[in-house]
Amino acid sequence: MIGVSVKNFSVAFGNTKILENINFDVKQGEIVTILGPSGCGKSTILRSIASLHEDYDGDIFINDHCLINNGKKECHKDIGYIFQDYALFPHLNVKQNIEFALYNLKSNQKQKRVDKLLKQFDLVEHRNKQIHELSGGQQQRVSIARVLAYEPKVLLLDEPFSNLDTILRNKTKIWLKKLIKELNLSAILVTHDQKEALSMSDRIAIINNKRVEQFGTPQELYTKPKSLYVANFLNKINVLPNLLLESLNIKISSENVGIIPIGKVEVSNAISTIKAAILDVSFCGDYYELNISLKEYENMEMTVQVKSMQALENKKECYLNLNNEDIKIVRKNI
Ligand SMILES: Nc1ncnc2c1ncn2[C@@H]1O[C@H](COP(=O)(O)OP(=O)(O)OP(=O)(O)O)[C@@H](O)[C@H]1O
Repeated sequence: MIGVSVKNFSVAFGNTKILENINFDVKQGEIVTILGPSGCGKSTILRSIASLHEDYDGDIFINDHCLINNGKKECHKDIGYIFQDYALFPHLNVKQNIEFALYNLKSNQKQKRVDKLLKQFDLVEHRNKQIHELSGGQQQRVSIARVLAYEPKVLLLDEPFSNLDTILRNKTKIWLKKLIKELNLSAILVTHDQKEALSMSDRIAIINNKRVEQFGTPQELYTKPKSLYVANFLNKINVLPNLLLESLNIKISSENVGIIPIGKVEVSNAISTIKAAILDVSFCGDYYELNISLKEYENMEMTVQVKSMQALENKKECYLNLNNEDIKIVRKNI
């Protein structure tokens, strides 16, 4: 069943169009990520779904219920919104924050639900603490518990991990994904972090130039990007010179480009037809990244990866090998 459906959705601020004809849907139990650069309109989409922004064209459906009724836009109570800065009430303690939205429950029902959430979110020992006495991760758990207290069917997550350190972020991602699946929620995650989008999502909508450029599973977008923009957004790639493609018997039209992920370029000191000068070497932990230039192709620069520098130590040059099956042809623009 569809949880959220966004249809022909457009937004303008004054004379400036921000989003144009956006379409996507989120099924129950599904996490859809809206991915795009800063300022492309991701939060505006979330805010509109939560009825915090109402000046838009198009339709938004929550569980088949349109947010516009008789020309009036309505707020939907099934929506939980988790803000980037958690938006907790600083004058209330943890328990009071969680029970805030439960004013219409009887006292014993309220108590039961809050106790369950405190346990579920590992916050029992912090129940009487003020918000400033909690770590970032604990504050984030309170913000999610507060939203889940009123049992929403749709969860909107606006950069929910951005204030957490790497270790806590990875733990929280796994925990939150499991929770969304267990509760069968429809979740929309907003991020500009590609890795986060790939690992968290069932489907991803990539926004470019006001529109959804591609909408599909992480695997589809990663292995079959439609455009150079999508490929660049999800992976580190090199655009190959046309002359080089021709030498590999790959023909492309003027609307397309040939690309290869940086990890798929074989680099060695064994002589081959593609000679490159090494301009820079960066140590990246498990591998090295080399910035190289291709003399025979107008000194075009590329980035490549090597596991070890042993064979290339003190070398100023190297040679590349490209396999045709690793080269993808994508559109320059959509
Ligand atoms: N109330 C407003 N009035 C005028 N312009 C606005 C308003 N809200 C947002 N904008 C503009 O709309 C554009 C989209 O903003 P939005 O916050 O949706 O982007 P975003 O993709 O979520 O960005 P970020 O990743 O930086 O949070 C931006 O250029 C922003 O300046």
